Amino acid sequence: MANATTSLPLFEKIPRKNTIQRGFAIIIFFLLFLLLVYRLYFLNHYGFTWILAFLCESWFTFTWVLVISTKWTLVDYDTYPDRLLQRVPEVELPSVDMFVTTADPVLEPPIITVNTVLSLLAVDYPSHKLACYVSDDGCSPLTYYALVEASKFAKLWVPFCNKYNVQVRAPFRYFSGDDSTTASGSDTSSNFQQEWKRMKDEYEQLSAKIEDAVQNQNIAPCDLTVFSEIDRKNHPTILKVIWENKEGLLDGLPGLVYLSREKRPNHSHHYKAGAMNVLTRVSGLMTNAPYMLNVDCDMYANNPMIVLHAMCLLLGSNSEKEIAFVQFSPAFYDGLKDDPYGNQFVVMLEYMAPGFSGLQGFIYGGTGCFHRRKVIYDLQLDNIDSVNEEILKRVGSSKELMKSVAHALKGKTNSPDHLSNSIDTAYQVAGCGYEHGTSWGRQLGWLYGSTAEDILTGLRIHSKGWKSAFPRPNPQAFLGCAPSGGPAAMTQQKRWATGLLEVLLSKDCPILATLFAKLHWRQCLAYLWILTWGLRSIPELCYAILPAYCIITNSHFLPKVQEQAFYIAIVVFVIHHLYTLSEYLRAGLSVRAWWNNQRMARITTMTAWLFGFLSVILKLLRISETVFEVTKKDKSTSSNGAHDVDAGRFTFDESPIFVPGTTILMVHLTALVVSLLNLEPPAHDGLGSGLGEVLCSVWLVLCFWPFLKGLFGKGKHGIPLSTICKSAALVLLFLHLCRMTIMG
Ligand SMILES: O=c1ccn([C@@H]2O[C@H](COP(=O)(O)OP(=O)(O)O[C@H]3O[C@H](CO)[C@@H](O)[C@H](O)[C@H]3O)[C@@H](O)[C@H]2O)c(=O)[nH]1
Ligand SMILES: [Mn+2]
Repeated sequence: MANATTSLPLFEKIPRKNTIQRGFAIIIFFLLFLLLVYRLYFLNHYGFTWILAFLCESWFTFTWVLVISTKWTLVDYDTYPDRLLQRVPEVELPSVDMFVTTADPVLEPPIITVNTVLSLLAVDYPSHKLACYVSDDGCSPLTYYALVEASKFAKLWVPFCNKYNVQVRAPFRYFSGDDSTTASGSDTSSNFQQEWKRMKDEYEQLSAKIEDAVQNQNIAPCDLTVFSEIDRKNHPTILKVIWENKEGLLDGLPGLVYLSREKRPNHSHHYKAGAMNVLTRVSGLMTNAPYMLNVDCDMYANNPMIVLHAMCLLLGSNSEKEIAFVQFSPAFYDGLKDDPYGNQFVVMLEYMAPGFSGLQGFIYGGTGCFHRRKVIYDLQLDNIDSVNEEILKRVGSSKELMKSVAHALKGKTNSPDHLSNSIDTAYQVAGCGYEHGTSWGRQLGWLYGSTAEDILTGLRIHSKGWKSAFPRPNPQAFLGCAPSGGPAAMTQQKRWATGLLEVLLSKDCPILATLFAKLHWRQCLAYLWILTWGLRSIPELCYAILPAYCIITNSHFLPKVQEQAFYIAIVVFVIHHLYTLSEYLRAGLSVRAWWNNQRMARITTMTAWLFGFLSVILKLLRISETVFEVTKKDKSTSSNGAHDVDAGRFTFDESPIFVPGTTILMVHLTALVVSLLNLEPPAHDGLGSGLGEVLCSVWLVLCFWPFLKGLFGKGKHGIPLSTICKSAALVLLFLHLCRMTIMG
C-alpha cells in the first residue's frame, strides 16, 4: 500500500479537448484571409482608406494567428498534496522564503498588507521551514507598526487556524461573514464558538489600532526612532526582525522580517524589480530557502495548502530542469459583478494560460509565484550545475552572500541559523550602492529595464529552456484586488502596455531568444501575442477612425452591400463574436460579462495602451523615462463596494488618458449626425459611404457607451469639462482634415 502511493505522480498534466474551437478559429482565419485577398485585388481601384484598412486587417489577422497558435493545445495541471505528504516526511520538506512587497501606505493601506502577511504565516506547512519578508518601498512607520501588532495577533491566529482547519486565513475575509456559523462550516461546538468570538474581538482590536494609527498618526509605544524624520526617497536601510522562531518549533510561528532598502536621490532603485533583488539577497543571508514565493501586498493566500500544491510541481518533476517556476492563477476578491472594467481576466486565464501550458508554460505574472532560487541566481549560464567563480563574482562583494549563493546553486540548504545573526551583512547587501558593478538586474535576479519586470524575468527563464507550471487548485490559490475605478484601471493597463513593449524592444525580445537561445518558436508566438498589446492601439485607432472618416467624406472602406465580399465582413464579425461569447459562457460567465469585456477591450486598447505606446516612444527619444505607477488598492470588503449600485459605473478624472476615448466617441456621434441628416458631400466616384460604415459607427458608440454616459455624468462619473474641451478641439481638427481631403 505504502509503495503504491509513493509511486503515484505528485502532479499530472491533463490535455483538454478543443476540436470544435479549433475548427471555428480556423474558419475565422480563413475568412480574414479571404478579406485580405479581396482587398489586395482592388488595391489599385480605391485610395488611401482602402490601403489603411488593408494594413489594419493584416495586423488583426496576424494577431489572430498568434491567438490560434497559443490556444491550440490546452493543458491543465492537477496536483496531489496528500501524496506528497505520504512520500516526504514533514521535516524533510524544503524551506520557502515568502516575499511581500509594498510601496505606498496610502495607495496600499497597511491593513491590506497585514492580512496578506497573516494569511502567509498561517499556511499549512511546517512553520520552521517558512520565513516571511516584507519589503516596504514606502519606508512607512505605519506599515512597520502594523506588522509588529500583526505578529502579536498571529500568535493567536495561527494556532486557531490550525486547530479548526480554517479555510480562509486572511482575517478580514474570514470575519467578513456575520457570525461564526458561516465561518466554521461544520464545527458548532461551544469551544469553537468561544474561541471564534475571541479571535474576532482580537482582530477588531488589531484593525482599530492600525486604523487609529493611520488616521491620527498615533503610534502606540513601539521602537520607531529609526523612522523619525525619514524621507522615503532618501534614507538608509531599515531592517527589523519582528519575530523569529528561535527554537525551530514545528508548530511555532514562521519568522517575520521588515525591510526598507536604502534609497538615495541619485540612485535608480528599479521599482519592484529592485525590491525583489534586495529581498533575494537579504533572505539569502538569513534563511536561503531553495524556493521563493512572491506576492503583491494585496494578494493573500486563499488556499491554506498552497505551498504543498507548489511543492508537488517543484519536487514532482522527473528532472529538475523541468519546472523553473510555478505561477498560480491570479484571481480577485470582491470583483465587481460582470467585470465592468474588463480586468478580472477570467477568460484569458481559462483559455490562453492553459494554452501557454501546452507549450513551455505560462508567463510569470509577478504575484502568486514560486521560484527556484538557483534559477533566479543564474539567468545567464545554461548549465547551472557547474558552480564556478564566474557566477560568484557577479553577485557582488559580500563574501557571505557568495557563500550563500554557492550553497543555493549546489542545492544545499543552510543549517538553520538565527535570523538576527546575519543582520550586519544583510545591511550591506540592502544598500543602494551594493549592486554597482555586479550583474544584479542584468544577468541574475529580477531583471531591470521594464515596468513589467515579471514578464521580462519569466521570458529570460523560458529562454534558458526552462518550463513553468500553471496549476489552478480549488479553492483558488491567491486572491487580490482588481482596480475598481476608471483611472486606476487605466493606469494599470498603461503600465502593462509600457512594460510589455519595453520587453519586446529589449535584447530579451522573444524573436532573438528563439533564434539564439532556447525559447520554443510557438512559445515565442505566444509571447508576441502579449508583448504587442501596446502596438495594437495604432491599428485599432486607425480602424476606428475609418468609418467616421468615410461617412463624413462620403467615401467607403468596406465592401458595398451588393458585393459578395460584404458578407465575408459580416460573417467574420458575427462568428468571431459568437466564438468569444461561447468562451465566456463555457467559463460560467454571463452575456453581460462578455459584453463588458468586449467593449473594455476596445476602450483599453485605444486609450491606456495608446498611452503605454507613447510613453515607450518618449523613452526611445530619451525625452522621459517610463515609471512604475502603483495601483490603488481598495480596502472595501463585500460590506460596501460590491453592493453599491453605482459600483460598476465608469469613473473618470482629469487624466489625459480619457481624451482619446472621448474624442473617438464624439467623432462618431458627429458622423452619425451627418449621416442621419444627409449632410455628406457628393461622392467622388459615385460610391459613397454605405450601410457598412454606419453599422461600424453605431458599434463604436456602443463600445464607448460608458463615455457617452460620462458626457452627461456628474462628479467622478462625469468626464471633466477640460477633457471634453480638448476632445472637441481634436474633433474640429479632424473635421478640418476631412474637409481638406474632400477639397484636395
Ligand atoms: O517601487 C515599487 C513599486 C511597486 N512595488 C510593489 O509591486 C507590487 C505590484 O504593484 P501594483 O501597483 O499592485 O501593480 P499591479 O498592476 O497590480 O501588478 C502586476 O503587474 C506588475 C508589473 O507591471 C507586477 O510587478 C505585479 O507583481 C503584478 O501583480 C506591489 O506589491 C507594490 O507594492 C514595489 O515594491 N516598489
Ligand atoms: Mn497588484
